[in-house]
Amino acid sequence: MSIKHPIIAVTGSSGAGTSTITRTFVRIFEREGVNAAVVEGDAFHAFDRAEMRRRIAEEAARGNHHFSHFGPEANLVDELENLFRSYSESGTGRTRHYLHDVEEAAKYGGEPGTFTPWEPLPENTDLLFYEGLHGGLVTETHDMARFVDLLIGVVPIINLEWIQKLWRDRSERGYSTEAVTDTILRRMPDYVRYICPQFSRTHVNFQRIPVVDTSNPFIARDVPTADESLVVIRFANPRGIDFPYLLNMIADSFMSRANTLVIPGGKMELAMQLIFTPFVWRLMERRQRVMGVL
Ligand SMILES: Nc1ncnc2c1ncn2[C@@H]1O[C@H](COP(=O)(O)OP(=O)(O)O)[C@@H](O)[C@H]1O
Ligand SMILES: O=C(COP(=O)(O)O)[C@H](O)[C@H](O)COP(=O)(O)O
Repeated sequence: MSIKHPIIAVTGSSGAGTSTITRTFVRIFEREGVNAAVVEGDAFHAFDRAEMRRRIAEEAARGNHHFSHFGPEANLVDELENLFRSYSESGTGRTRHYLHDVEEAAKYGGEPGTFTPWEPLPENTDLLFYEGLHGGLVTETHDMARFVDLLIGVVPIINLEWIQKLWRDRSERGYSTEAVTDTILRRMPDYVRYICPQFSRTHVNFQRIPVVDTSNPFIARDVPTADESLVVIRFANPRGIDFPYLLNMIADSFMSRANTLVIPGGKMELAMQLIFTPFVWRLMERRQRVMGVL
């Protein structure tokens, strides 16, 4: 953690909605004049698409049918930890982009399934914002969570997460239902071992739950909309959270536990603005104070 160079990380499975949440944070940063260095976790995949497919085949030939992007073996975890450490110490680091599709390839230059070159983070940023699979990863040899000032989990219930991944990977990445299903099955051990434990370390979890039937996610024709869902917002430490204010500002919201707010799905962006804008203010005030600006 760092007063001068804070880190906000949004962590979640592939298809959970971390990119969607990022767009809300970008709007908060723009409105509050925060100069954020935004890092995509996919930049720290260890292999490009072709090599990853070779590795998956090699591992399967050796009897390991669960080699996946969720595990540390398929990611540059040292590099990611070095980024978090370097940024928290000096506001510096480097990142790149993983080009998932032709749209991203056209935006950054390069071929789908490959990486752009490593580039230094912009200078003089106010904070680092990470979105990806491993913002709160802790293993025997690595600990990302200790560098993060605000760790947010994006954790739709699993049937909804699978529907979101199936829909996104089919419509935006050109994969078949069978290919996405194979990925969901292959990554399951790593999901349990490396993704889920992060949500016990987060400061806040957002869990979208559909109020329509998602019993068989593999035949779902569309993603349940925001208005077809509720969001369970769990605060690890409810101290200092102004629940009466949030309940008053968010129509039809209620408390299910002393640290858990439930809101209509369509109010998720408003809830994030109300919850995180004051937090960003506090981060920036602390940073400006320690830099002698305030
Ligand atoms: N809160 C939400 N409400 C409705 N659809 C969502 C929500 N969050 C994510 N989705 C949908 O789920 C899919 C995956 O979301 P995305 O943000 O790309 O996931 P990730 O970046 O975690 O892989 C996208 O098609 C997106 O439109
Ligand atoms: O999905 C993710 C990461 O989660 P997110 O969904 O948040 O990007 C991987 O980057 C792709 O699976 C890469 O694999 P592929 O090269 O097969 O697309």
